[in-house]
Amino acid sequence: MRPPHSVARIDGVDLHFSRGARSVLGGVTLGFGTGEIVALLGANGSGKSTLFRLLLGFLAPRRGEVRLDGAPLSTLSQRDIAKRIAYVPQGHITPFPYSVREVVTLGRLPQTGLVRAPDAEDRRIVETVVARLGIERLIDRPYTEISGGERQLTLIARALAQGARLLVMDEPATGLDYGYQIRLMRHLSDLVADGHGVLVSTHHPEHAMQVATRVAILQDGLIQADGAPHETVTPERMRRIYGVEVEMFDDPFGARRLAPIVERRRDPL
Ligand SMILES: Nc1ncnc2c1ncn2[C@@H]1O[C@H](COP(=O)(O)OP(=O)(O)OP(=O)(O)O)[C@@H](O)[C@H]1O
Repeated sequence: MRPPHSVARIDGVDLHFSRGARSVLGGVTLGFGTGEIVALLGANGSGKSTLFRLLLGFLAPRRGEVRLDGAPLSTLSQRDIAKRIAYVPQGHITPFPYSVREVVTLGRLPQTGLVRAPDAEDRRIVETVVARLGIERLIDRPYTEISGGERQLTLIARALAQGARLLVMDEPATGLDYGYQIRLMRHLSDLVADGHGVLVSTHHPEHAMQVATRVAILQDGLIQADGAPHETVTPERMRRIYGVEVEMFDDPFGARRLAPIVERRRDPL
């Protein structure tokens, strides 16, 4: 039986970091739930990570509200939050040579607490998620000695081990080679197919077009658009956010794509 639908939502949230400073977010509303991949696009510094930190309860809004499955985040303990929503940080590295197994087992903390040691069921869950992401061969390797792509998959495995249905991923494709980027998109689709919900920030509108069920665009402290990828990602918006000209086209399989227009310099004759 499928677990119930789970939803995270921020409503009319304002946030600034210090008194008198400009608002990073000014009246932002955005939600996501199980069964969807929402891609969050926005230029560097537009507030994507800040929005994630609000959703995870690491920051409190000055105005507005954040709710998880209908309950205000302020009424939930960090442990209750972690059982429902898991975070995959951007380019995480630790100086300690924990094994991949140990890093993934840390994901069980919200379930085990600090007192109980991981038991056979925890170990089974860790091995299952590691196998699911295809990194079994790395399980006893030090996390500090695996590649960036392998670390990213380890962090996704850690988030899955947490048992949360909602996953927030901060630019997971950063630094990944082409193969890992494609495999990552497949993993995201598989996760949603089995009842997870994913909110993922990305600097690749192409990825958002390929994998997302919805795309939200953050600019000037507001969600400027939120809807189906082919309606949200438009040449006009790409110009406004990134200052780049793009062309939209339908590929032979009927999917909408975009490509940047790169002017080639002519070699002198
Ligand atoms: N702890 C902080 N104190 C003060 N300002 C901060 C803090 N964290 C972030 N900011 C500022 O808030 C703004 C939004 O930052 P944030 O990291 O959320 O952007 P982002 O969209 O995730 O950027 P990127 O795409 O570069 O990762 C930036 O101007 C940043 O300098």
